[in-house]
Amino acid sequence: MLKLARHNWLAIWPAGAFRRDAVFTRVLFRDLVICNTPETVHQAFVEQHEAFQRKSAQHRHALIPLLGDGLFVSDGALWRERRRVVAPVTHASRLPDLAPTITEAAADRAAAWAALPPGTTIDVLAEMGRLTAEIICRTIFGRALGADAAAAVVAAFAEYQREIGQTDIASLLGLPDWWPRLPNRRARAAARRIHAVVDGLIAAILDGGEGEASLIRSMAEAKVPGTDRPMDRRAFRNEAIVLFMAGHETTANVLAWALFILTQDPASADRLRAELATALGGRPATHADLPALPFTRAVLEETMRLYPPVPMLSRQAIAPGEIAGRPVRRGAMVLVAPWLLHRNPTIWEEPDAFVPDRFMPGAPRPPRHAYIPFSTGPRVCTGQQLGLMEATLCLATLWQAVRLELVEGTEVMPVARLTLRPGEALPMRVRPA
Ligand code: HEM
Repeated sequence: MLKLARHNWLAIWPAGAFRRDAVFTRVLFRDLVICNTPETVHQAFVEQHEAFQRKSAQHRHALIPLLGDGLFVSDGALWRERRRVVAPVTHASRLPDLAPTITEAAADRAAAWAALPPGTTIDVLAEMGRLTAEIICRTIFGRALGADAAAAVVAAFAEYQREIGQTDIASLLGLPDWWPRLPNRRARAAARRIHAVVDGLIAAILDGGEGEASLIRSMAEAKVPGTDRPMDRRAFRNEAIVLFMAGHETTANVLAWALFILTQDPASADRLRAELATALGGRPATHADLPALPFTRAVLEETMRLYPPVPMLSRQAIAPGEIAGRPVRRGAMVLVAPWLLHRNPTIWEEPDAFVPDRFMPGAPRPPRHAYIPFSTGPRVCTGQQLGLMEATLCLATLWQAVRLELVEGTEVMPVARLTLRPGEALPMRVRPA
């Protein structure tokens, strides 16, 4: 079971798990609680945030060599402090300034696809990875960031992800955090490469005087709460890497899954094409177009229901608590799996069907805490609005440029590492629009 979970933990759930409200079990020497209803999610992530705010030992051990004390893996006072500096830089009010980078990158990719000889095969998963990496790099470090620097960061990230294990057996055995884990030399080397590139980029921005807008500049203008000084350089690096990690593969996976689903659902594909023809008439989508793209957005929201980019949210109880009337001991692992919750048949009608109409304006919104692709509670994704905008502008721009066909015989299987991917590649043939 652990071996299977390490390879792809999506494969371990029996069909009945999707309708359970909460599961209490023990894996090796650790208590495990899975919350699978809006009520239990609310109890774990909102009501008892203080007790269950710490990321699981697995996540921390996998990510700390890369993120240091970045807010994604920190908790308590430090997490609160960092969150107050980082969250505002991607606030909804900043989206109009951040959108042109996205429009530009999506339009370039769309033009490159349209120029391919008809019938060329592309790997849509890799293409979306490159596109969103380029976008997040330019958003964090400024629009003029060179392609080489972006490519170096992306390659080192991919290597880091490959090297870190999914299941940290030492933590499941209940060993304390200070217990030495087997060092993964290659992962640490990849982390050092990322640190070197990012340190260089930050120094160039912060020591370079006046420059263009970027998330780094916005963070530099903010003061550490309760002081009149900005964060130190190491904190900038850690938070820049958090933003890159959190904001890149998630959005890439939503786009790849959406393009895959659209190739399998001609009615939704045509309906999307019709919306885009009316709203955009072939030009790239901009921030001002968003209100005219409700179906594009609904396609993405429904895609994230079926294939939540972060399929499992895991926490470690730092104090005792209670879920569904049962006690949760200190040290227990508390899990919320959008992969299960979003297909729970007691919440969703036809849970496995792709029905974007669920998310069209006027449709009743899902019950609170039933649909949580961006998590929920105080640790909710800070980039939710940016991620949704990015995915919408990219999908709208790319879908108009070409027609895509999944290469015959391709078997698409969801695989979960830190994020949920459609396998290792998504080969599609490009045809004229
Ligand atoms: C469709 C795209 C995205 C999805 C589905 C997504 C989803 C999530 C989820 C589920 C979490 C919580 C993880 C956990 O608790 O274990 C999270 C956290 C976070 N996300 Fe996103 N995200 C997306 C895009 C972005 C973008 C574009 C940014 C910023 C550039 C971003 C920044 C963050 C940060 C900083 C956190 C950590 C928040 C904290 O711990 O306080 N995300 N995201």
